[in-house]
Amino acid sequence: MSEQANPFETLQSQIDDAAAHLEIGDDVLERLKHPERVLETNLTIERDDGRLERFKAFRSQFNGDRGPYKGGIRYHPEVDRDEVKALSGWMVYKCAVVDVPYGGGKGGIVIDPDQYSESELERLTRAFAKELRPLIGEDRDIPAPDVNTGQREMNWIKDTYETLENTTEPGVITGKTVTSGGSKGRVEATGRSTVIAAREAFDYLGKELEGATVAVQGYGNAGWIAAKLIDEMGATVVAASDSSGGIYNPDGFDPAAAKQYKNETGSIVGYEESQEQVTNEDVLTMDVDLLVPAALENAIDGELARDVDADVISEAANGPLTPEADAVLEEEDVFVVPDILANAGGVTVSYFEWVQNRQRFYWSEEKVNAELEAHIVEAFDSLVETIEAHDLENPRTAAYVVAIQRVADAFEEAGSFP
Ligand SMILES: NC(=O)C1=CN([C@@H]2O[C@H](COP(=O)(O)OP(=O)(O)OC[C@H]3O[C@@H](n4cnc5c(N)ncnc54)[C@H](OP(=O)(O)O)[C@@H]3O)[C@@H](O)[C@H]2O)C=CC1
Ligand SMILES: O=C(O)CCC(=O)C(=O)O
Repeated sequence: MSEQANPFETLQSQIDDAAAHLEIGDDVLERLKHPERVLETNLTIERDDGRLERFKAFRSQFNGDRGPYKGGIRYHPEVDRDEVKALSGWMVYKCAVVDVPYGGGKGGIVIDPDQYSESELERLTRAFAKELRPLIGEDRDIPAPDVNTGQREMNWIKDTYETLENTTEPGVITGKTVTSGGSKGRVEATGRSTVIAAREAFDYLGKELEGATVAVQGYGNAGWIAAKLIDEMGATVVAASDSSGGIYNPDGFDPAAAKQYKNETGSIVGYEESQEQVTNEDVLTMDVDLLVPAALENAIDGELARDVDADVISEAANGPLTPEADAVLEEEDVFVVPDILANAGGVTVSYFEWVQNRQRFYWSEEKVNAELEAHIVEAFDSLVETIEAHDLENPRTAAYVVAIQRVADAFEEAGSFP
């Protein structure tokens, strides 16, 4: 495998590719390619055995021209400054492409959470919330879940913030449990938009989703829900993987039963309905109609892209393709629904959660899903219009053309402040 791409450079090259089709001055473009600010902090907590341990943490606020900064918090050993900057920039353009009134932010802690107890993770999350307190707020910056964080961490952050501020402000964070002010449908939202986007792409290409074969890389929140929902739409999930490896069954398997197996054993590897144990690389290069990368950045580089054998890719993960991989797949006519559209269901339902929190008026799951469907279909239609209007080959470039124009317009309409 070639050297890992730097995700921040990937983001900047994606912006440059799209800007070539727009009339935006280089000065404005400079603004759109760099974060407004990045917090780097050190959190020290007491371990269960009484020792102290320090953890590095970040929050990048990339751009607030369209609204408060918005984006998840990741716990992973490979979190670093450039990754967080890239992820926060992708949030800006994601929110713009689905037209939710937010800018973009992202945070992370450098940690392998599997090595820590629940009470250690609670102390660490509360320490991070305390550091974030001056920066966040329902009109300032609204965190949410990402890799290795979920409802539990969001509830801790909400409680810490509200306690320190002596207020109730559930809209300071999204992705909470429903009892703590979360929205119905938020847990499923990222996987749901990934499959809605895939369905729209199949429709656009004149391909049948019913009976189509699917491979899913990553079996966490985004990946397993995408697998479950695409199976419910009549496609056949033949392969899936997590960080321990992959499984394959040419006749398909039940995604929910595989998830149950993973819950019980820690991995999908070994799941009895699978006929073969395969590697992650095998999953990414399998001969399937649809590939859903749902793990981390740089899953497919230029070299591996030459072996990709899917007709459509719907990116549940952020940044799963390097720019070289993107170019190879474009050459090979693989239709890639870009992350900023495919996985935008997460932030879209986070927006619905925030609206519900502010109104103190809660929606049914049917309403959430119907509104989500409408946002993703409309975003996909704009993507297709832009592909056709600018005669573009690459759907990612089209998504950025839509998004960058929206952010640049908001910046320019605001005028200048002395
Ligand atoms: N959660 C959300 O709402 C959103 C998430 N995303 C993006 O989706 C992606 C996945 O996030 P999410 O599902 O929330 O995270 P989770 O932590 O729930 O799941 C991540 C999954 O990726 C797997 N994984 C990690 N490394 C590898 C690897 N090298 N090969 C194969 N699988 C691997 C993990 O394996 P294991 O289970 O073994 O740890 C896990 O199954 C990320 O890119 C995230 O930014 C995008 C929008 C919203
Ligand atoms: O729900 C949100 O606000 C953001 C989710 C997220 O981090 C992402 O879309 O990458």
